[in-house]
Amino acid sequence: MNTHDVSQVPKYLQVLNIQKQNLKRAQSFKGRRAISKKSRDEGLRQFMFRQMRLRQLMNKKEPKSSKEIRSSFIPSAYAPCIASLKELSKVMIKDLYIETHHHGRYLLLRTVTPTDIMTAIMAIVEDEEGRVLMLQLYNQGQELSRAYHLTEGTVIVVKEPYVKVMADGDYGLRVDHLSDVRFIPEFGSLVPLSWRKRITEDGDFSNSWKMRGNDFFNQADYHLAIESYSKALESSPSNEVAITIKLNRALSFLKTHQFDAALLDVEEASCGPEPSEKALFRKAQALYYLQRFRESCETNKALSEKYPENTLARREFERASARLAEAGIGKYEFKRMQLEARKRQPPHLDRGSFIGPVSVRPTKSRGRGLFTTEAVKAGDLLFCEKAFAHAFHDVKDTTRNLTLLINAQKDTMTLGTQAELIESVAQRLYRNPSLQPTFTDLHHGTYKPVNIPEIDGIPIVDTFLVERIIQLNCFGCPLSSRETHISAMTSDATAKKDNEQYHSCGVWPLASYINHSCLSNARRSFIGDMMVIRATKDLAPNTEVTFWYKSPFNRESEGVSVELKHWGFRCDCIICQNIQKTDKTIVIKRAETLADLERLFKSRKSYLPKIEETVFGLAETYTQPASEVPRLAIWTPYLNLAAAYAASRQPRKAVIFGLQALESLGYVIDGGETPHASGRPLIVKKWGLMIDSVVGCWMILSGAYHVVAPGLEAQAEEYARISYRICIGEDQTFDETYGKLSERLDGLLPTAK
Ligand SMILES: C[S@@+](CC[C@H](N)C(=O)[O-])C[C@H]1O[C@@H](n2cnc3c(N)ncnc32)[C@H](O)[C@@H]1O
Repeated sequence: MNTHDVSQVPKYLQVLNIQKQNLKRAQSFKGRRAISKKSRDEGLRQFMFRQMRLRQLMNKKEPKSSKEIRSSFIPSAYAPCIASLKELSKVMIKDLYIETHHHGRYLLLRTVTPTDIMTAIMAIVEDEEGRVLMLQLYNQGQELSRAYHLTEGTVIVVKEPYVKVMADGDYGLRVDHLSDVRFIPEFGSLVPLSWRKRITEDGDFSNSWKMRGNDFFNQADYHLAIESYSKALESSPSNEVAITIKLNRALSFLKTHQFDAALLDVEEASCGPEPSEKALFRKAQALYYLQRFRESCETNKALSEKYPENTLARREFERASARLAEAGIGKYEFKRMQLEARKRQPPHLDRGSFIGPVSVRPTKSRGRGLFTTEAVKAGDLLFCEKAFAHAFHDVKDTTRNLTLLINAQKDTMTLGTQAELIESVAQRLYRNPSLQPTFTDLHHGTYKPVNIPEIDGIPIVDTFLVERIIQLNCFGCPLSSRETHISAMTSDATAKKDNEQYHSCGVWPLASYINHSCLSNARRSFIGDMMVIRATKDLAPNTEVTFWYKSPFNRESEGVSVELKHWGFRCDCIICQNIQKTDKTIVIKRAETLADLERLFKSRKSYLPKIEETVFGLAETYTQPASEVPRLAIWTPYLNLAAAYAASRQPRKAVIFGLQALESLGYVIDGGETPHASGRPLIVKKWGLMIDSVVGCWMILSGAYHVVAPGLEAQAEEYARISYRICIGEDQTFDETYGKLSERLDGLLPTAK
């Protein structure tokens, strides 16, 4: 939804076709032995040369062209290894076959080069016989090459290895699932003697491992610190020492965002009658980052009561209480959030999710959907959700590459940050398995995932399930909807962008249960990584909430309904049904009239009554009432007429066409016509479709009423405010954005702020 789909763009189609040819060629090698075409020395030399070149380029710090694009290919899905390492037998590089998953086998390897970061983390590895291959680790996190895991000499186990033909025609190991690779610390029992560096062990094993852990921690080498503390715990320390080690390990887990494991350690360390200050503090932190704000609050409260001098605990208590309030009643400081979104890089806001009067339930024919649990009014907040994961692309930052994510099996390509999002979700689930159900429950079509949560105490995350869920549930998003609105409304371009495609994207699990309808009754907006969903109409209890996966605008003049093949269904709403039924001659007439109108509006000499007449001609191509089937193609001409009459100081005409414009979107409005009988209120009896320019339309009406029916000015502005709240997510910035500062009469904004 709103991601940058380039599946039909010719220059990218070329890349897709080359990839398909490569895949076909690779298949012709299937089953041959994976003996590298290069000698060990040649392979190493080339790798190091490439590294040197990259370093030189980086040192030059030349700004990259914003058009620089990396490609990332999604291979055919394969399941993560679900066998225990004990059940696998060792295989050597010389016994591997190309394009083959070596089930029941594992490789023991050691890196012989530093790492290289492309779309994967790469290094050359050798086995115990000294044969080498390129290793490509996907979704492992860029930090991997910096952390202890993958420095030169790191020992690695690859479970059920898969050898593929790489882009340069040589062979390499590709690992997609995080749990298919294990990093073995130098002191691990799997490390062969010949690879082992000498370890001096003191008499008191647990204490010396603990000390080593502390040293690693102080060097910010948290993964090795965790390994050392775990070794210390294996060496049967006393109860007291075990508690200290667990607390230290918990802190290392917190540093590496493994909040589940941190929580487990502190809970075990604080099971006695008197949990320590450190234990309580770390527990509150772990709970906070797992978004368990109530428990975090309670723990912080207990901590503050017991240790009143701990000011940090008090601050943390206040922070968790603020999240709890947001989550409980949906009270947000939206204005501040807008500011934070602009300042933070990436715009990740520290806020809690609020779930309002909605719940997930089965639908008759669309799988699960989201329903209202009570009556709501247009503009009401249904929920405000913090992203489960969010990948941000700063349009102003020309040094960061975009990634072209290519799925040759499904013939789809997106440009942006989806590859980053897949990695970020896989990492989050791997580090915090308690979050898995929230994500894996999302719609994943026909994909059949493995259902084993962990093996050998290590969580299993199926990367291809993550990829599939992201394909079907990910939302492209701007930095903020306010920013998009301002840029749309300050541009004089009359056609507002309603099918915007964004390079940033994210996953919002609750929003993912909302099904599509062109006759939507809810709208999503963004403030940084928070998604705000508001009702666009008054809704009765138990109404299914729907929004647009793709905007239906510009469809009826083309005679085709909205294209939703990517999600595997066709929309059967009344707008789409009507498009299907519309005669071809009418479609052609509409398209021609719209082209005429565009010309007339552009021409400075155009006479407004002539435009009016042409618009009426367009209106005649519709047969059903707009209150039943919105007339999407006529919205912009009516709105432009209203704006043109407002600008030429003909307020009565501006009112007529402003109201017609809204009615074309399905609104039923009472009391808006002029001359206006004093005291009669302006009432929206039925809300229609909501798009950004509806706010401007109400502002045109408000300005026009100021002259011809002053009693309605404030009421029209109130409807503008509600519409703004729906499109932007909040109305705390309405006055700043529109306010009385605007001297324009045509509904556009004077300046971008
Ligand atoms: C993001 S999920 C929405 C939630 C989904 N219904 C579920 O059960 O989890 C998208 C999928 O929902 C279904 N869907 C959404 N809107 C639909 C519609 N208007 N008609 C039929 N199926 C729809 C399609 O299967 C689509 O791939």
